Amino acid sequence: MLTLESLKLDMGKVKEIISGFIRGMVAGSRAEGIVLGISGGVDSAVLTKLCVDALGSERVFGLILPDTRVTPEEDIKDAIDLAESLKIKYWRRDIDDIIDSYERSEFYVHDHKLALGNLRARVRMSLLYYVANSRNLLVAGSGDRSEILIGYFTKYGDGGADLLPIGDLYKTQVRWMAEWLGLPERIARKPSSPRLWEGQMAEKELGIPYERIDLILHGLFDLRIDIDSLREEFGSDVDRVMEMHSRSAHKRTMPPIARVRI
Ligand SMILES: Nc1ncnc2c1ncn2[C@@H]1O[C@H](COP(=O)(O)OP(=O)(O)OC[C@H]2O[C@@H]([n+]3cccc(C(=O)O)c3)[C@H](O)[C@@H]2O)[C@@H](O)[C@H]1O
Ligand SMILES: Nc1ncnc2c1ncn2[C@@H]1O[C@H](COP(=O)(O)OP(=O)(O)OP(=O)(O)O)[C@@H](O)[C@H]1O
Ligand SMILES: [Mg+2]
Repeated sequence: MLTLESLKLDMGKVKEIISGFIRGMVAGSRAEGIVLGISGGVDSAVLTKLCVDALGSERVFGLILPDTRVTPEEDIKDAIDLAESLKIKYWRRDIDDIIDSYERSEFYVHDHKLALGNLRARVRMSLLYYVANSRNLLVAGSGDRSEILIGYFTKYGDGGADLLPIGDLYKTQVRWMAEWLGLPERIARKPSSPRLWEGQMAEKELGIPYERIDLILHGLFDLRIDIDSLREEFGSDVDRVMEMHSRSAHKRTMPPIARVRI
Protein backbone atom coordinates (compact mmCIF):
# COMPACT_ATOMS: atom_id res chain seq x y z
CA MET A 1 0.00 0.00 0.00
CA LEU A 2 1.27 3.48 -0.87
CA THR A 3 1.30 5.88 2.06
CA LEU A 4 2.40 9.47 2.54
CA GLU A 5 5.40 8.06 4.40
CA SER A 6 6.98 7.30 1.01
CA LEU A 7 6.89 11.01 0.14
CA LYS A 8 8.98 11.97 3.18
CA LEU A 9 12.16 13.88 2.36
CA ASP A 10 15.28 15.06 4.14
CA MET A 11 14.24 18.73 4.22
CA GLY A 12 17.73 19.98 5.11
CA LYS A 13 19.19 18.30 2.06
CA VAL A 14 16.36 19.48 -0.20
CA LYS A 15 16.81 23.05 0.96
CA GLU A 16 20.55 22.86 0.28
CA ILE A 17 19.97 21.58 -3.27
CA ILE A 18 17.33 24.20 -4.05
CA SER A 19 19.49 27.00 -2.60
CA GLY A 20 22.40 25.93 -4.79
CA PHE A 21 20.09 25.80 -7.80
CA ILE A 22 18.77 29.34 -7.17
CA ARG A 23 22.26 30.76 -6.64
CA GLY A 24 23.57 28.94 -9.71
CA MET A 25 20.76 30.24 -11.93
CA VAL A 26 21.23 33.83 -10.79
CA ALA A 27 25.02 33.75 -11.10
CA GLY A 28 24.94 31.82 -14.40
CA SER A 29 22.65 34.36 -16.01
CA ARG A 30 24.49 37.33 -14.51
CA ALA A 31 21.26 38.56 -12.97
CA GLU A 32 21.03 40.74 -9.89
CA GLY A 33 18.46 38.54 -8.20
CA ILE A 34 14.93 37.18 -8.34
CA VAL A 35 11.43 38.62 -8.72
CA LEU A 36 8.39 36.54 -7.81
CA GLY A 37 4.65 36.88 -7.32
CA ILE A 38 3.47 36.52 -3.74
CA SER A 39 -0.15 35.39 -3.49
CA GLY A 40 -0.58 34.53 0.18
CA GLY A 41 -0.65 30.82 -0.73
CA VAL A 42 1.73 28.10 0.36
CA ASP A 43 3.74 27.64 -2.87
CA SER A 44 4.80 31.26 -3.26
CA ALA A 45 5.47 31.55 0.48
CA VAL A 46 7.86 28.58 0.43
CA LEU A 47 9.47 29.90 -2.74
CA THR A 48 9.97 33.38 -1.27
CA LYS A 49 11.55 32.01 1.90
CA LEU A 50 13.88 29.71 -0.06
CA CYS A 51 14.96 32.57 -2.36
CA VAL A 52 15.65 34.86 0.59
CA ASP A 53 17.64 32.18 2.41
CA ALA A 54 19.62 31.44 -0.77
CA LEU A 55 20.33 34.99 -1.93
CA GLY A 56 19.69 37.35 0.98
CA SER A 57 16.70 39.68 1.26
CA GLU A 58 18.28 42.48 -0.83
CA ARG A 59 18.30 40.31 -3.95
CA VAL A 60 14.67 39.16 -3.78
CA PHE A 61 11.77 41.32 -5.03
CA GLY A 62 8.10 40.55 -4.55
CA LEU A 63 5.01 41.58 -6.48
CA ILE A 64 1.61 41.37 -4.78
CA LEU A 65 -0.93 41.57 -7.59
CA PRO A 66 -4.49 41.11 -6.39
CA ASP A 67 -7.61 41.57 -8.41
CA THR A 68 -9.56 42.87 -5.46
CA ARG A 69 -12.83 41.45 -6.83
CA VAL A 70 -11.57 37.89 -6.47
CA THR A 71 -8.51 37.94 -4.22
CA PRO A 72 -9.54 37.56 -0.58
CA GLU A 73 -8.41 40.36 1.74
CA GLU A 74 -6.70 37.83 4.04
CA ASP A 75 -4.51 36.60 1.15
CA ILE A 76 -3.31 40.15 0.51
CA LYS A 77 -2.58 40.56 4.21
CA ASP A 78 -0.74 37.22 4.40
CA ALA A 79 1.35 38.18 1.36
CA ILE A 80 2.25 41.60 2.79
CA ASP A 81 3.05 40.14 6.23
CA LEU A 82 5.32 37.55 4.63
CA ALA A 83 7.20 40.11 2.52
CA GLU A 84 7.65 42.36 5.56
CA SER A 85 8.78 39.59 7.86
CA LEU A 86 11.37 38.50 5.28
CA LYS A 87 12.41 42.15 4.81
CA ILE A 88 12.27 42.10 1.04
CA LYS A 89 11.41 44.99 -1.27
CA TYR A 90 7.89 44.46 -2.57
CA TRP A 91 5.24 46.33 -4.50
CA ARG A 92 1.49 45.88 -4.29
CA ARG A 93 -0.20 46.64 -7.59
CA ASP A 94 -3.91 45.85 -7.92
CA ILE A 95 -4.65 44.51 -11.40
CA ASP A 96 -8.36 45.40 -11.50
CA ASP A 97 -7.86 48.31 -13.92
CA ILE A 98 -5.71 46.24 -16.29
CA ILE A 99 -8.35 43.51 -16.42
CA ASP A 100 -11.05 46.14 -16.99
CA SER A 101 -9.18 47.53 -19.97
CA TYR A 102 -9.25 44.10 -21.66
CA GLU A 103 -13.00 43.96 -21.11
CA ARG A 104 -13.40 46.96 -23.37
CA SER A 105 -12.02 45.01 -26.36
CA GLU A 106 -14.33 44.06 -29.18
CA PHE A 107 -13.31 40.39 -28.97
CA TYR A 108 -14.02 40.15 -25.26
CA VAL A 109 -16.41 37.33 -24.29
CA HIS A 110 -18.33 38.24 -21.18
CA ASP A 111 -18.91 35.53 -18.55
CA HIS A 112 -16.09 33.31 -19.81
CA LYS A 113 -14.82 32.48 -16.33
CA LEU A 114 -11.83 30.39 -17.40
CA ALA A 115 -10.55 32.80 -20.06
CA LEU A 116 -10.84 35.71 -17.61
CA GLY A 117 -9.15 33.74 -14.82
CA ASN A 118 -6.26 32.76 -17.07
CA LEU A 119 -5.99 36.38 -18.21
CA ARG A 120 -5.39 37.37 -14.58
CA ALA A 121 -2.53 34.87 -14.40
CA ARG A 122 -1.07 36.20 -17.66
CA VAL A 123 -1.33 39.83 -16.57
CA ARG A 124 0.68 38.87 -13.48
CA MET A 125 3.28 37.14 -15.64
CA SER A 126 3.67 40.24 -17.84
CA LEU A 127 4.18 42.49 -14.81
CA LEU A 128 6.76 40.10 -13.35
CA TYR A 129 8.69 40.17 -16.64
CA TYR A 130 8.50 43.96 -16.73
CA VAL A 131 10.19 44.11 -13.35
CA ALA A 132 12.69 41.42 -14.37
CA ASN A 133 13.64 43.22 -17.62
CA SER A 134 13.93 46.62 -16.00
CA ARG A 135 16.12 45.46 -13.09
CA ASN A 136 18.08 42.54 -14.51
CA LEU A 137 16.26 39.92 -12.44
CA LEU A 138 15.03 36.40 -13.14
CA VAL A 139 11.38 35.43 -12.69
CA ALA A 140 10.99 32.53 -10.27
CA GLY A 141 7.85 30.46 -10.80
CA SER A 142 6.14 28.68 -7.93
CA GLY A 143 4.89 25.64 -9.84
CA ASP A 144 5.16 22.42 -7.83
CA ARG A 145 5.54 18.87 -9.19
CA SER A 146 1.84 18.05 -8.71
CA GLU A 147 0.64 21.12 -10.64
CA ILE A 148 3.22 20.63 -13.37
CA LEU A 149 2.49 16.92 -13.92
CA ILE A 150 -1.28 17.38 -14.14
CA GLY A 151 -1.07 20.70 -16.02
CA TYR A 152 -2.85 22.63 -13.28
CA PHE A 153 -1.43 26.02 -14.22
CA THR A 154 -2.04 28.68 -16.84
CA LYS A 155 0.13 28.24 -19.91
CA TYR A 156 2.33 31.35 -20.15
CA GLY A 157 0.61 32.67 -17.02
CA ASP A 158 1.92 31.33 -13.74
CA GLY A 159 3.61 28.72 -15.97
CA GLY A 160 5.73 31.50 -17.51
CA ALA A 161 8.96 31.70 -15.53
CA ASP A 162 12.72 31.41 -15.81
CA LEU A 163 13.24 28.84 -13.06
CA LEU A 164 11.05 26.51 -11.02
CA PRO A 165 12.88 25.95 -7.73
CA ILE A 166 10.12 23.86 -6.09
CA GLY A 167 9.08 22.13 -9.30
CA ASP A 168 10.35 18.75 -8.09
CA LEU A 169 8.33 18.81 -4.86
CA TYR A 170 4.78 17.50 -4.70
CA LYS A 171 2.21 19.84 -3.15
CA THR A 172 2.14 17.64 -0.03
CA GLN A 173 5.91 18.02 0.28
CA VAL A 174 5.67 21.80 -0.23
CA ARG A 175 3.30 21.95 2.76
CA TRP A 176 5.73 19.93 4.86
CA MET A 177 8.51 22.25 3.71
CA ALA A 178 6.43 25.27 4.76
CA GLU A 179 6.11 23.86 8.27
CA TRP A 180 9.77 22.86 8.40
CA LEU A 181 10.81 26.38 7.32
CA GLY A 182 8.73 27.83 10.15
CA LEU A 183 6.31 29.73 7.92
CA PRO A 184 3.05 30.84 9.56
CA GLU A 185 0.64 27.96 10.13
CA ARG A 186 -2.20 29.80 8.43
CA ILE A 187 -0.19 29.81 5.21
CA ALA A 188 1.18 26.26 5.57
CA ARG A 189 -2.34 24.89 6.12
CA LYS A 190 -4.26 27.18 3.77
CA PRO A 191 -6.24 25.14 1.23
CA SER A 192 -4.77 25.64 -2.24
CA SER A 193 -6.53 27.99 -4.60
CA PRO A 194 -5.48 29.73 -7.80
CA ARG A 195 -8.01 32.51 -6.91
CA LEU A 196 -8.68 33.02 -10.60
CA TRP A 197 -12.37 33.49 -9.92
CA GLU A 198 -14.46 33.97 -6.82
CA GLY A 199 -14.76 30.88 -4.67
CA GLN A 200 -12.34 28.77 -6.76
CA MET A 201 -10.72 26.00 -4.72
CA ALA A 202 -8.12 23.68 -6.24
CA GLU A 203 -9.25 20.36 -4.77
CA LYS A 204 -12.88 21.10 -5.63
CA GLU A 205 -11.98 21.89 -9.24
CA LEU A 206 -9.67 18.88 -9.54
CA GLY A 207 -12.15 16.56 -7.83
CA ILE A 208 -9.41 14.66 -5.98
CA PRO A 209 -7.53 15.72 -2.80
CA TYR A 210 -3.87 16.66 -3.39
CA GLU A 211 -2.55 13.95 -1.05
CA ARG A 212 -4.27 11.33 -3.20
CA ILE A 213 -3.14 12.95 -6.46
CA ASP A 214 0.42 12.99 -5.11
CA LEU A 215 0.39 9.31 -4.19
CA ILE A 216 -0.93 8.40 -7.63
CA LEU A 217 1.70 10.58 -9.36
CA HIS A 218 4.40 9.09 -7.13
CA GLY A 219 3.23 5.59 -8.05
CA LEU A 220 3.14 6.40 -11.76
CA PHE A 221 6.20 8.57 -12.28
CA ASP A 222 8.66 7.74 -9.47
CA LEU A 223 7.96 4.11 -8.60
CA ARG A 224 6.70 3.15 -12.09
CA ILE A 225 4.04 0.89 -10.58
CA ASP A 226 1.87 -0.76 -13.21
CA ILE A 227 -1.50 0.85 -13.80
CA ASP A 228 -3.63 -2.16 -12.84
CA SER A 229 -2.01 -2.39 -9.41
CA LEU A 230 -2.51 1.33 -8.90
CA ARG A 231 -6.15 1.00 -9.96
CA GLU A 232 -6.67 -1.66 -7.28
CA GLU A 233 -5.68 0.92 -4.70
CA PHE A 234 -7.00 4.19 -6.14
CA GLY A 235 -9.74 3.06 -8.54
CA SER A 236 -10.68 5.32 -11.45
CA ASP A 237 -8.80 8.29 -9.93
CA VAL A 238 -5.68 6.79 -11.54
CA ASP A 239 -7.26 7.22 -14.97
CA ARG A 240 -8.35 10.75 -14.17
CA VAL A 241 -4.83 11.71 -13.12
CA MET A 242 -3.35 10.07 -16.23
CA GLU A 243 -5.87 11.91 -18.37
CA MET A 244 -4.93 15.27 -16.80
CA HIS A 245 -1.28 14.44 -17.41
CA SER A 246 -1.66 13.49 -21.06
CA ARG A 247 -4.03 16.34 -21.95
CA SER A 248 -1.56 18.88 -20.57
CA ALA A 249 1.55 17.54 -22.35
CA HIS A 250 1.57 20.63 -24.59
CA LYS A 251 2.17 22.85 -21.54
CA ARG A 252 5.39 21.08 -20.61
CA THR A 253 7.21 21.53 -23.92
CA MET A 254 8.14 24.31 -26.29
CA PRO A 255 5.56 24.90 -29.05
CA PRO A 256 5.98 22.37 -31.87
CA ILE A 257 7.84 23.76 -34.88
CA ALA A 258 6.80 22.93 -38.44
CA ARG A 259 10.08 21.53 -39.79
CA VAL A 260 10.71 22.55 -43.39
CA ARG A 261 14.36 21.50 -43.76
CA ILE A 262 14.09 17.74 -44.20
N1 LIG B 1 -2.86 19.93 -27.73
C1 LIG B 1 -2.50 21.21 -27.64
N2 LIG B 1 -1.35 21.62 -28.23
C2 LIG B 1 -0.96 22.91 -28.14
N3 LIG B 1 -1.65 23.86 -27.46
C3 LIG B 1 -2.81 23.50 -26.88
C4 LIG B 1 -3.29 22.17 -26.95
N4 LIG B 1 -4.45 22.11 -26.27
C5 LIG B 1 -4.70 23.34 -25.81
N5 LIG B 1 -3.71 24.20 -26.16
C6 LIG B 1 -3.60 25.65 -25.83
O1 LIG B 1 -3.63 25.76 -24.40
C7 LIG B 1 -4.72 26.59 -24.00
C8 LIG B 1 -5.28 25.99 -22.69
O2 LIG B 1 -4.34 26.07 -21.66
P1 LIG B 1 -4.49 27.20 -20.57
O3 LIG B 1 -4.64 28.51 -21.22
O4 LIG B 1 -3.41 27.03 -19.56
O5 LIG B 1 -5.94 26.89 -19.91
P2 LIG B 1 -6.54 25.64 -19.16
O6 LIG B 1 -5.58 24.51 -19.02
O7 LIG B 1 -7.84 25.31 -19.78
O8 LIG B 1 -6.84 26.27 -17.74
C9 LIG B 1 -5.87 26.48 -16.74
C10 LIG B 1 -6.13 25.54 -15.57
O9 LIG B 1 -5.09 25.71 -14.63
C11 LIG B 1 -5.63 26.08 -13.38
N6 LIG B 1 -4.69 27.00 -12.72
C12 LIG B 1 -4.33 28.16 -13.38
C13 LIG B 1 -3.44 29.03 -12.74
C14 LIG B 1 -2.95 28.73 -11.49
C15 LIG B 1 -3.35 27.55 -10.89
C16 LIG B 1 -2.87 27.24 -9.52
O10 LIG B 1 -2.76 26.09 -9.14
O11 LIG B 1 -2.64 28.24 -8.84
C17 LIG B 1 -4.20 26.68 -11.53
C18 LIG B 1 -6.96 26.74 -13.69
O12 LIG B 1 -7.83 26.70 -12.58
C19 LIG B 1 -7.44 25.88 -14.85
O13 LIG B 1 -8.02 24.69 -14.39
C20 LIG B 1 -5.70 26.58 -25.16
O14 LIG B 1 -6.49 27.76 -25.17
C21 LIG B 1 -4.76 26.50 -26.35
O15 LIG B 1 -4.26 27.79 -26.64
N1 LIG C 1 -2.50 37.87 -6.04
C1 LIG C 1 -1.31 37.48 -6.48
N2 LIG C 1 -0.24 38.30 -6.38
C2 LIG C 1 0.96 37.92 -6.82
N3 LIG C 1 1.21 36.73 -7.37
C3 LIG C 1 0.17 35.87 -7.48
C4 LIG C 1 -1.14 36.19 -7.05
N4 LIG C 1 -1.93 35.13 -7.31
C5 LIG C 1 -1.14 34.19 -7.87
N5 LIG C 1 0.13 34.63 -7.97
C6 LIG C 1 1.30 33.91 -8.50
O1 LIG C 1 0.85 32.77 -9.21
C7 LIG C 1 1.37 31.60 -8.58
C8 LIG C 1 0.43 30.44 -8.77
O2 LIG C 1 -0.60 30.49 -7.87
P1 LIG C 1 -0.90 29.23 -6.95
O3 LIG C 1 -2.25 29.45 -6.39
O4 LIG C 1 -0.58 27.97 -7.69
O5 LIG C 1 0.22 29.28 -5.80
P2 LIG C 1 0.07 29.66 -4.27
O6 LIG C 1 -1.09 30.55 -4.09
O7 LIG C 1 1.40 30.17 -3.86
O8 LIG C 1 -0.18 28.26 -3.56
P3 LIG C 1 -1.47 27.33 -3.69
O9 LIG C 1 -1.28 26.57 -5.00
O10 LIG C 1 -1.40 26.42 -2.52
O11 LIG C 1 -2.69 28.18 -3.71
C9 LIG C 1 1.63 32.03 -7.13
O12 LIG C 1 2.52 31.21 -6.47
C10 LIG C 1 2.16 33.44 -7.34
O13 LIG C 1 3.50 33.42 -7.71
MG1 LIG D 1 -2.96 30.08 -4.55
